[in-house]
Amino acid sequence: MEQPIDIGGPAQPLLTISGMVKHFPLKKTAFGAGTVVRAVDGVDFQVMKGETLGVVGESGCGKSTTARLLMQLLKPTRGQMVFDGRAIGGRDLPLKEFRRQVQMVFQDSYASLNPRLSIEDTVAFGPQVHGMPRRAARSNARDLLARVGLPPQRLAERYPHELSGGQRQRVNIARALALQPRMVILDEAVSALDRSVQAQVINLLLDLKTEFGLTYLFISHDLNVVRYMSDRVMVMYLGQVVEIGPVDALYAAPAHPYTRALLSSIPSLDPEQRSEKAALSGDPPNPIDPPTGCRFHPRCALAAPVCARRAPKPIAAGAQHAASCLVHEPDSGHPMAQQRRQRPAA
Ligand SMILES: Nc1ncnc2c1ncn2[C@@H]1O[C@H](COP(=O)(O)OP(=O)(O)OP(=O)(O)O)[C@@H](O)[C@H]1O
Repeated sequence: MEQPIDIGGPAQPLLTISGMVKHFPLKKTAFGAGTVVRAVDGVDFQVMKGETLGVVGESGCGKSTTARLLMQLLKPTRGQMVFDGRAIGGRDLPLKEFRRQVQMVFQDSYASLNPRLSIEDTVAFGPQVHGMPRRAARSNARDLLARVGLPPQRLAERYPHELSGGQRQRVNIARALALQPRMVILDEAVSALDRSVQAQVINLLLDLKTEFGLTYLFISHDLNVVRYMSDRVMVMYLGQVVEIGPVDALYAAPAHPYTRALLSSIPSLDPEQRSEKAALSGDPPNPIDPPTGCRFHPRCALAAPVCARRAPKPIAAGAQHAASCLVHEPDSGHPMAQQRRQRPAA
């Protein structure tokens, strides 16, 4: 599913993920010994330099596990990751250096901060660990706090509990930027904020991206926010990527039935559109025992018997756009799939 993207020049991958799998072993379950949760189950994608790649999917589809794997906070069961042409974790790109270049902002702004550190010390901490003298790190922290809209003369000495949720998330953003990263993973980073604060933080993130030449992986369950933020969007279902493509193409003409159902769940102000919605029914199946064939088939309006037997492959659905659905796979045996023209017998 690796797709190039036109972002105003020849697109180059910053991060390449291949065959990524994360199975969490479970101790005791009704499924018996050796049971695993297939949180991420064979994921391939690239994040291009300078883009925002949005990641969407229902709760439990593996978005956060993917983010934690990328950050090397979890050890993959299988799979490779290459950052800017270098394998991560070896001599090529030591983990400490990778961790400087890729930062993460989480949803819970409070839990992410040390309650005993002032916000100035919070932002200064990372650069000090990486060798910056204390005075320089504090001065850098004050500049960054000002840049994210937190006046340092008033707020630098405050502690996390003295700030609002929006202010705390600005601290987390300043802290992420303090190490001059090339990429920031934003895992539901604006989801807990009130709408008006959310809009301000989103616009701040967009400005910072341009100013610092950042690449974002933007995970959110809010499809409107993802549309506003992203250049491309990746749709996950039960630990797999089912569709990836440029944001406008994917929202205008989703190629996977799951993406269509997901997008149709966006609340509309138009009552006529509301009545036409084909809502997504039921919950995703258990990732301990995912359905055979196409994992979406039990909930899919287009499911045919073959969908329970055959796992779909990614198929081009347009420029830089691909979806894994047997409807698009010639000769898949799905009644809606095109058949390849038979060669005339000699
Ligand atoms: N440490 C763990 N041990 C066992 N199962 C786990 C663990 N972490 C995550 N999971 C399971 O892996 C699956 C994917 O979880 P993940 O948090 O990645 O999904 P998500 O798409 O980020 O969901 P949400 O939007 O709710 O955060 C879920 O079924 C989850 O319960």
